[in-house]
Amino acid sequence: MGKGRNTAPRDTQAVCAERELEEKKDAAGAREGQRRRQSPAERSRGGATKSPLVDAAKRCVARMELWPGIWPVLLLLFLLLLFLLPTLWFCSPSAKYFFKMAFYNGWILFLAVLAIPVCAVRGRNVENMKILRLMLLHIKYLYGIRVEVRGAHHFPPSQPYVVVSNHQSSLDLLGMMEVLPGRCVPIAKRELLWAGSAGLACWLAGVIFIDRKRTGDAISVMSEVAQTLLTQDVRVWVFPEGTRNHNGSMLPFKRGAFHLAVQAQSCPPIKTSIARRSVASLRGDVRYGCCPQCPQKG
Ligand SMILES: CCCCCCCC/C=C\CCCCCCCC(=O)SCCNC(=O)CCNC(=O)[C@H](O)C(C)(C)COP(=O)(O)OP(=O)(O)OC[C@H]1O[C@@H](n2cnc3c(N)ncnc32)[C@H](O)[C@@H]1OP(=O)(O)O
Ligand SMILES: CCCCCCCC/C=C\CCCCCCCC(=O)OC[C@@H](O)COP(=O)(O)O
Repeated sequence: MGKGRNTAPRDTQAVCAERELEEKKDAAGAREGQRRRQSPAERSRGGATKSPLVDAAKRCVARMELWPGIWPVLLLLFLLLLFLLPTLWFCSPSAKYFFKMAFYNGWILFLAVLAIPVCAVRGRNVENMKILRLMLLHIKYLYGIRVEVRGAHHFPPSQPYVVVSNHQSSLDLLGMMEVLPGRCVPIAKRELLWAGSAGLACWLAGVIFIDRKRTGDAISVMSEVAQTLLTQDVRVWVFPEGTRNHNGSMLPFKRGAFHLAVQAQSCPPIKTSIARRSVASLRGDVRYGCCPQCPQKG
């Protein structure tokens, strides 16, 4: 009995204590919930902590609320470009030219990406040049360039020969592709090999790369080419000025093309092909004159 009497108040005490504990827990939970619902800024305003590091972090978070996020900024930049590009296109001829050239290079890089797997089937092979040629022929229509070719019949149908041509701009590629004979590969500066997909496409098509700064190396490459010319029935296209020359005149010719013709002289005469008008303006007509072969042999 006494035992029973003693336990009753103790149980009541325990229940009371438990309730008190629960109430405290609920109040703490409510406070935490409220704190979570507050924004970081409110929180940072609210309770200044003792740690300066935590305070600095809080200030940082508060400041970030002013940053509108990446997408509005990107949208703003896009709208700015949308306004700026047409303005530059119509107001500045040099900007217009720059955009056209940028598209030209970008388009070639893109086409090269498409060409690479097709060319890769054959590996490095001069026949791949046909594929590149076909894929590049439409570019003149994009720019409204009309190409007029004269004297194409001067290219012999089968024998190996060296074609020499002046070089005014990277757009000469378009003219070259108009008249490029079968199994004909250009000689290009080595740097072109590193022009991304275009470099790889050129390599697959058998373009011959020379290092213009190392004359000795370039000469030995050209000597190998002379052998290939004879043994594998190929023609070579050389820009003997060795670089682009925009100002209409001709630079002194480098000698490699002529040594090449002499070294392979059992068959090749030199063909001369001069683009009469620059395509550098990216509009208008382009005349491509193919002259009869030079009579001299080395
Ligand atoms: C579906 C889409 C796919 C898209 C992909 C894109 C498609 C694209 C397709 C296709 C693209 C094709 C790429 C387009 C266009 C590229 C154009 C360029 O990159 S133009 C730059 C490179 N071209 C040259 O440089 C000309 C060749 N250069 C020469 O022949 C030079 O002569 C060279 C480099 C060999 C040496 O040049 P030196 O600057 O040192 O000057 P020197 O006076 O010519 O020669 C020095 C001495 O060496 C002798 N020498 C030269 N060559 C010799 C030789 N073969 N044998 C023996 N001696 C030689 C010369 O006789 C001279 O000696 P003594 O002064 O006469 O005693
Ligand atoms: C991931 C790498 C990206 C690299 C981007 C490179 C951009 C170039 C893009 C496309 C290449 C277009 C191929 C054009 C072929 C015409 C080559 C040409 O005409 O080269 C100039 C050369 O004859 C004389 O060079 P210099 O006048 O001495 O200078």
